[in-house]
Amino acid sequence: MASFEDASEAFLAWLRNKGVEISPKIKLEDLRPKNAGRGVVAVQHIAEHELLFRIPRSAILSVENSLLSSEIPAATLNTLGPWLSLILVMLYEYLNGNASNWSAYFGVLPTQFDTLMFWTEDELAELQASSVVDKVGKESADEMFLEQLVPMIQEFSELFFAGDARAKQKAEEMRSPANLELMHKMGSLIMAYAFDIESSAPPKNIDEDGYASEEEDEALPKGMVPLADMLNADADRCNARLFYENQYLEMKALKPIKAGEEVFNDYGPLPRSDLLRRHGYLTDNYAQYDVVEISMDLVTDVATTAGIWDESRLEYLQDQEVVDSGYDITISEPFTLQESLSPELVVLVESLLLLAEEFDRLKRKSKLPKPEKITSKGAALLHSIIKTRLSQYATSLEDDVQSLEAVSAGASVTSKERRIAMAKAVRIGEKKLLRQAEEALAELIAREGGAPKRQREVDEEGDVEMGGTGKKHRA
Ligand SMILES: C[S@@+](CC[C@H](N)C(=O)[O-])C[C@H]1O[C@@H](n2cnc3c(N)ncnc32)[C@H](O)[C@@H]1O
Repeated sequence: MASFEDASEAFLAWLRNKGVEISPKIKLEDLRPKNAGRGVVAVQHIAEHELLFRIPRSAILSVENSLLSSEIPAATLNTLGPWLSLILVMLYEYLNGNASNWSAYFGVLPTQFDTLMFWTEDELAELQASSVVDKVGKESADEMFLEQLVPMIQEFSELFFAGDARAKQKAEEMRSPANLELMHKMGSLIMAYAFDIESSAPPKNIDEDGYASEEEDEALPKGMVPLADMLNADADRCNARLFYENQYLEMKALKPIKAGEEVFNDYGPLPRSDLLRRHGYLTDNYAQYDVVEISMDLVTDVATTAGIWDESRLEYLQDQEVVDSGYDITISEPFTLQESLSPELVVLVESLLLLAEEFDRLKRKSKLPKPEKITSKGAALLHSIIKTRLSQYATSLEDDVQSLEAVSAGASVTSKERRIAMAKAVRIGEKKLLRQAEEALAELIAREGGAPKRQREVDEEGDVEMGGTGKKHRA
């Protein structure tokens, strides 16, 4: 196997060969000492809007560009959807080894991952009650591979393993655990590296602001864009972006970048739990996007214990799109319940607490309690939900904070120790949010709980008025 440096050199030579233009002001850097693989760094000052590199569309590893798509009818490949069809094509190209057009590119793509898909059971257990554990989806991905991908490989085995006398047998062997693992690796590469490739033809449905419709955006094919995917990210430190031109994709600076600074892309406002799930790393800069999820099951349990669970109310709330599988608590600075609690969670809890005639009156008018003000009974129920949620974690916030070692791994830190430290940082973030919500609710109860107040005021339209602090709904 080529050394790290040799693989980088071969990749850069391959890029030049493919017609990729690269500014002399940047270089591909070995960032392994920072546990960040390869990255792109400025070697000279770069001005805002300056071109960093230009990639011909033909260099993208995509379904469209793969030889496989000239052999298998597009309509057949499309039945797999953007995700699975790209996995199929990547498997094909990867298994083709040196014969693939993208072999030098595969030489710099990782084969080992720290994403949650590849964590052991005991490493995942370090995330304790974080809801991210349920989102890993290994079994459902295995099922898709076995039920959709392998049958397609079998159907086209003579093309997939062209020229191999054992083609049929090899296609059958794709069911093996080792090959399923390979499919997961391709899937993980797509999750962490691929771009949604905007077409060179303008989208058909453009709104007044010049954006494609959401449906059109969702249907965008995925593609692996060499070099563009060598950019790391660190939350709001993004300083470059990929622009989609007719023949080329262009990476441009969004702001001036000083010599020595890293060029960062934007992976989106991911909470650290999702950053870990999708990318297998985390930095403190992502803490601002942390969330903790309150599952609907937990709300159901606590409301049932409190004797206020009511299925018929749930039906109405479902129609009103209040019911979800879970509700997020997000960061706010300074922390306020209005900013941080999911408005739907507040509406759900307040609806369950309404007197029957109040609920019926709202229902007749197709209205809901307003989420802006939490009643003292609502606060008590929410407090109980939050306390129960906190108790789902095996250790306390204080224990975790005490034992947290630095997440950024030094040379002596093993991969396992690093994973455990990252898991701890995620669960600390979630527990802090729960603790803040718990304290704010306790304060609210103490403030409003004493005097026997009107439970709620009813406005002139008969709508339930629960205050009016101008609560913002999260996007
Ligand atoms: C699009 S690739 C970027 C190139 C990657 N560093 C490489 O060597 O192939 C995304 C992956 O890079 C790593 N990464 C990105 N940003 C990082 C950062 N700020 N710190 C550590 N690793 C990072 C994560 O493993 C992530 O899944």
